[in-house]
Amino acid sequence: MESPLFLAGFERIKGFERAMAPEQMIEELKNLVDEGKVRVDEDSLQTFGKDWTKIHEPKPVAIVFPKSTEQVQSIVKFANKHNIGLVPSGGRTGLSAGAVATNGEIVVSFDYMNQILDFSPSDRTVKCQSGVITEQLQDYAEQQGLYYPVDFASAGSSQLGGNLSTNAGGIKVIRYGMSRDWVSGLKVVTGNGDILELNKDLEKNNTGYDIRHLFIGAEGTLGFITEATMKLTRQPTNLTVLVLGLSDLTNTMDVLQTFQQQIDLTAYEFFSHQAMGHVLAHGDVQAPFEGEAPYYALLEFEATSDAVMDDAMALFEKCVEEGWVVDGVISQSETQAQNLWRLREGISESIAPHTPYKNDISVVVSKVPQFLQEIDAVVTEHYPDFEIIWFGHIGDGNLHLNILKPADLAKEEFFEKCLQVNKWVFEIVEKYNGSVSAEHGVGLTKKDYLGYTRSAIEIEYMKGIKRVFDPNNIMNPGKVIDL
Ligand SMILES: O=C(O)CC[C@@H](O)C(=O)O
Ligand SMILES: [Zn+2]
Repeated sequence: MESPLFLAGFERIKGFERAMAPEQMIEELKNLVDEGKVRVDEDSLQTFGKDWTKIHEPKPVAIVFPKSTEQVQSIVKFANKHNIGLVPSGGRTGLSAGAVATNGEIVVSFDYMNQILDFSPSDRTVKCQSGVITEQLQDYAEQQGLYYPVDFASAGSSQLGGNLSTNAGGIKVIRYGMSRDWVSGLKVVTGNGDILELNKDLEKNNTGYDIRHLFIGAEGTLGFITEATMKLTRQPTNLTVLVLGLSDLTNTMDVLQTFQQQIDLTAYEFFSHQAMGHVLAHGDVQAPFEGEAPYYALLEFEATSDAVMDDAMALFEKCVEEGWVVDGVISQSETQAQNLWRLREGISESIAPHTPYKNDISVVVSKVPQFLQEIDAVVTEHYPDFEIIWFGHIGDGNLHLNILKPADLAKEEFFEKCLQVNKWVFEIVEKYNGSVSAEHGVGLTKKDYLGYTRSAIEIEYMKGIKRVFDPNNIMNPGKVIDL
């Protein structure tokens, strides 16, 4: 049980050794949860101590698996008593190192808090524990004849608590908004160990500060979300996907505007030819059409009638006539639609073996083409030997910029070079009044760059809020902001 790593973790906890021996503390922790729900074996520490970022070396001291809000509350009180940090862990699909434990913390995994607790057909809401997996919620909604629209490639493993803690967006934001927009109530345990029921699932409740929204996007730094009541909506009709080859990047916005004048899109995504190349090389997915284009746009809409389909065809032809679109394909069945989606949704996984350096930046939609060109010029100049992959939710002004590590370059040297260029990239983000993290959160990886998007005084207010909810800096310490 007492691996060297396990003991080393405790040494890093300021003042802890003086208070209690590690073994004794683990015994005390075990009393707070069900039998077998504290793990200290090396495999568990490595697995639950990190998310998808994989940049940092995990060094938690223990992993604890509560089953109820009350158990989470006892863990938080215990952490305050012993002055030990807690790191929340959901599906561990985060890309900003928001769920990594690098400093002798206890990881609180929500894997066993995965129950759907209640469903109200007339309110169209579903109450979930925060460890419910996104896809589990989507499937449940479908069984009720309804729809949970927040969706992303990691829906099969990401958990609701993590989605809410990063206000996850994904591929349907243009129509349905972010995770925040679907929350009618939250139960949380604050860093003080208080249980708060926020908004009582009400649609209308104008009674002052909406604390619910403070916890959404807070990455567990104010407290942990233990339950969430989520809204559902009607199921979409006949979702149809168009993939268009674009002659130039700036055309992405012309095409978007042309379609939006007549059709409510449920998605508007883009990816470069290089990005698609990785997906095609990685798995058995077909190219959308024979010809090549430097960029592609993926549009999705509800083909509710033949008239809508005719409109879409007419708009496509207009885009071709204007010279914006060089080729295109439209899905004729659900399976075809899913296959076209794979071209976009498979990108992140297909480039993962190349140890990508990730950026997730945004500006208002109208500024996208100019912004993208400026950033592209900077990264191309400074990374002449690196492969640059562009894709993202361009209809929301959100671009994913991935720089791939050349096989013969050491990881440390590669990241060092990427960090040098950050300054120029984020200066452009600042100039355009954009965001250094559009949907992946701040975690550890974007903390040093927060000042490019949030003013110094705003960050001071954020610290003030943190002090109110978590005065001992127990909850996901070191993430988003430092106290
Ligand atoms: O891997 C990335 O950079 C983005 C991942 C995800 O947000 C996506 O849009 O596919
Ligand atoms: Zn994304």
